[in-house]
Amino acid sequence: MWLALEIGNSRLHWGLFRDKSLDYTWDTDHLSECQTINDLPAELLHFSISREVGEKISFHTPIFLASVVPHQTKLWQTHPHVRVIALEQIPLLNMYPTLGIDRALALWGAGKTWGFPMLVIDAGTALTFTGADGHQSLVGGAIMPGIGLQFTTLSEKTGQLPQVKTEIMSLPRRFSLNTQEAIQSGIIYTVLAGIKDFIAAWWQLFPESKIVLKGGDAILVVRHLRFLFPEIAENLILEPNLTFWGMWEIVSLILD
Ligand SMILES: Nc1ncnc2c1ncn2[C@@H]1O[C@H](COP(=O)(O)OP(=O)(O)O)[C@@H](O)[C@H]1O
Ligand SMILES: CC(C)(COP(=O)(O)O)[C@@H](O)C(=O)NCCC(=O)O
Ligand SMILES: [K+]
Repeated sequence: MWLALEIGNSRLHWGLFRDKSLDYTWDTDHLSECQTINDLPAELLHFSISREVGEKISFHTPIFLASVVPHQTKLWQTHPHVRVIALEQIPLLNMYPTLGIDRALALWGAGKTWGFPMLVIDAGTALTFTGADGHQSLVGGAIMPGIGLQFTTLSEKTGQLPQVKTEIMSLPRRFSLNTQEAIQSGIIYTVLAGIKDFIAAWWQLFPESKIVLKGGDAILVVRHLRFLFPEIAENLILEPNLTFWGMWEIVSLILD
């Protein structure tokens, strides 16, 4: 039994693996600077998971860590049973040294599960596209501010724009007559158009490629894509646990 911990820029993503199966997943907040690893096992690990699962996890349960937040990595590295997964451990070809480990793992997990070529779209804190060709070689990708970040920066960096709800259940009017809806319109329609354009460009290069979507805003993105571009949406695979599948591929080699 081992724990997968993916540290993203918004939160911690946990997965509990037993044998080959991912038994449970849950999210928690980042560790605050004043917390030490000794405060940890009880409160943090068991936060938002059932008592039954919590009881299976102990301080000695190995934690495999993939982080894109260096100061969080530092805090977790003081834990005696944490092992950090590094880019060099991922067999993907043509990676560049500063590639995010989350992007590499998600792409590797997706390719191993559904085959290469593969494009992964991660609608997380940042919204990223990461693709590999049929030789399991990184073609490259793109990074833009994620949906939540776009809403937040707009309100934080302007004098009178409000913080608007990110969860847009139904699509706003594209041409809006109020501020809140105008912000929602601007962000959601350009994000969806951007995603559509990146997918079209990828399919030009790799017409047979599968595309997998993950991240905190993935469900929202797919819901709206279904409405606006159904022919694209029906060809997307939604897999929130993609990074964990990538970690499983790497960790099972280590544990064997
Ligand atoms: N319960 C939640 N907590 C935080 N963010 C959430 C939640 N539900 C949806 N989101 C959305 O998910 C985004 C973060 O995606 P996520 O994949 O969790 O981030 P990361 O892996 O970068 O930490 C936020 O910007 C927000 O728009
Ligand atoms: C692009 C990211 C910020 C995405 O992080 P996330 O939204 O998942 O928290 C992260 O993968 C990262 O820091 N990457 C390093 C730069 C790169 O991948 O080229
Ligand atoms: K991520």
